[in-house]
Amino acid sequence: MNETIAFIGAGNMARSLIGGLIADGWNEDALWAADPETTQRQEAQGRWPGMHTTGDGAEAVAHADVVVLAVKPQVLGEVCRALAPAVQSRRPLVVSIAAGVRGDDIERWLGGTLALVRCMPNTPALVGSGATALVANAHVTAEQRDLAESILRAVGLTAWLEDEAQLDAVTALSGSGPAYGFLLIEAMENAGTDLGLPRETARLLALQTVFGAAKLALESDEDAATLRARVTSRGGTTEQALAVLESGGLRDLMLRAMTAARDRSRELADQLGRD
Ligand SMILES: NC(=O)C1=CN([C@@H]2O[C@H](COP(=O)(O)OP(=O)(O)OC[C@H]3O[C@@H](n4cnc5c(N)ncnc54)[C@H](O)[C@@H]3O)[C@@H](O)[C@H]2O)C=CC1
Ligand SMILES: O=C(O)[C@@H]1CCC=N1
Repeated sequence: MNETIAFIGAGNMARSLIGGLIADGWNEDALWAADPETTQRQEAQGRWPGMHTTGDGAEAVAHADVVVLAVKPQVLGEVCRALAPAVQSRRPLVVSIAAGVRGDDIERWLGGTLALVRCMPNTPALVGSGATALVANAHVTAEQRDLAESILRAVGLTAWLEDEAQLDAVTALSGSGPAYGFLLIEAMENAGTDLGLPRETARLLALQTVFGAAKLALESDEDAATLRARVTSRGGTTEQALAVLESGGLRDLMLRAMTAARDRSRELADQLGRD
């Protein structure tokens, strides 16, 4: 018998989490998805016929031990205010996956103190290879921590943080990070094509190389710098390529990119918190 989880919003991230939970053996009957869009509900219901769907978030909350807030940050305030009576009467664990919305604001919109876990997943959750950082407020019990972790672990790796402010850096690293990986893949594919390879061959080689490097690093006891050194023969080809990347300032560029993402996450939280 599983705890009942209500997803508020049945979009991309909610569906990845639901897919992961079901693949992990979670009972479909213990899952609810609330979304005002009929097409989103139909998509979820078509994939998981045993799950409950509704257009009314309060109906889903009324059954829930855990409420997962999976709507866009810009509508979260309005969504929470509408759900406040149902949440205050049921008092479930609330898990927010929204980027750049502070826990204090979510509790305020939901009408007062609640057990709340904020987390930052990423889209590889869709294929069970997500990375999620979580942070719990002072009202979350040890059992509720385990429950929140089991939901996110169903779609990949999890890591707990002590300080909510660190979620802005996590958003810059692993939340937005899949896009950096995709950009690298695009750039390698395009360069390979410019150097004379057929596009499809360049695409597959770029994809498998980035995937293989991450898999090797994950499964190795050695750090990335050591693994990089092993590819880099003295006087060879990699040395030439890395010299171009280093002198072009790749490390500094990454720091600037992630600082910009971190700052935007803070700015969003400040803006949305005034709501
Ligand atoms: N896409 C990403 O890479 C990541 C997204 N997130 C967070 O996940 C959250 C959801 O993002 P996505 O799934 O990508 O968005 P999405 O747009 O695919 O899904 C949001 C869903 O919320 C529904 N919705 C709108 N108003 C609603 C209401 N009143 N009640 C219930 N549902 C309502 C929409 O119809 C839509 O189906 C966002 O807060 C985002 O910050 C977090 C990490 C990564
Ligand atoms: O770009 C964004 O704002 C969201 C948060 C992390 C990934 N996508």
